[in-house]
Amino acid sequence: MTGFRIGTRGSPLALTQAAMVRDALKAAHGIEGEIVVVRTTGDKVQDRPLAEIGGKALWTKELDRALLGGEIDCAVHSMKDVETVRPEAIVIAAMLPRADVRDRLVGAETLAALKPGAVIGTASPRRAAQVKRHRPDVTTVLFRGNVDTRLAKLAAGEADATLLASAGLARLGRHDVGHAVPLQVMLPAPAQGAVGIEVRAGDSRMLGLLAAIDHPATRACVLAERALLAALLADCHSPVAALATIEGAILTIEAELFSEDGSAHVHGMIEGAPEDPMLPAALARDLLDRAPDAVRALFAG
Ligand SMILES: NCc1[nH]cc(CCC(=O)O)c1CC(=O)O
Repeated sequence: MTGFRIGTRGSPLALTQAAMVRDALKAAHGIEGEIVVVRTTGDKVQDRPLAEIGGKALWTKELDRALLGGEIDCAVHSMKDVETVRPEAIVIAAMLPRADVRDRLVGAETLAALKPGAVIGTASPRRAAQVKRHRPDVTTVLFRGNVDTRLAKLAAGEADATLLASAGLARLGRHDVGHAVPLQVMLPAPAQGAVGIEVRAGDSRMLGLLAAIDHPATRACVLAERALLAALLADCHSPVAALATIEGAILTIEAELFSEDGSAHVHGMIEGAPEDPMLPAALARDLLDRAPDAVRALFAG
């Protein structure tokens, strides 16, 4: 059988994730895919908050084009960076088993241990709001770039601490960097820790190959978190945290929305059947109904 091309961004984390997909496909089918690097808008602009660059699809647009143009046969993404609304001609064919979903604090053992008035480097409105909720005295500075760039900025003293996804650190072999923040203190971003693989909607060969490496529980949870985001009309720049889990035949979604400075927030939880498409929308409605004004203003238009 002929091979296939696996499209990915060129960051060390993206390349590692693409290699995980290539290895899983080789183990399942004995076919070795070729990794093709595609440079995305998000990779080119490093000095501004992503929310300011405007336009969406910062990490996906060029990979979408390469996929639809037949230059690649699948595209590997951190699901956290994939918009909730995707082109009709592209489908998520598989997700790898989810990694540790927590954030890790680098530069202090706990949020409580940060020195008074500490400066946190982050580009994430969610992380900024969550930290300020627990520590109203801290301020944030913009930290962008890949994991190594952010760690270098921290080492150079541009901030006292930073937060990074445990999943990304672990995949880069840096399990020991920082300290995991408990889920009770910080819920993760929707889809954090999940790697997804997209293909052309009509490509039955790639759909078949990828079905063999899909992790259904991860897919159900991540799709529920994405549906919640969509129902909130939110995106990865919105201060929203969400985590779905499956136990037995019950899917539980927990979520929290914040005001920009974290001083206002609303928390909610819902459980039901994993395949119930109304579950995320029902949680979104409940959260928006109960949200303080400073939170509601940031969501649902
Ligand atoms: N927004 C960047 C991004 N996208 C995915 C990950 C980490 C891996 C993951 O969550 O799957 C990261 C870095 C981070 O947040 O520390």
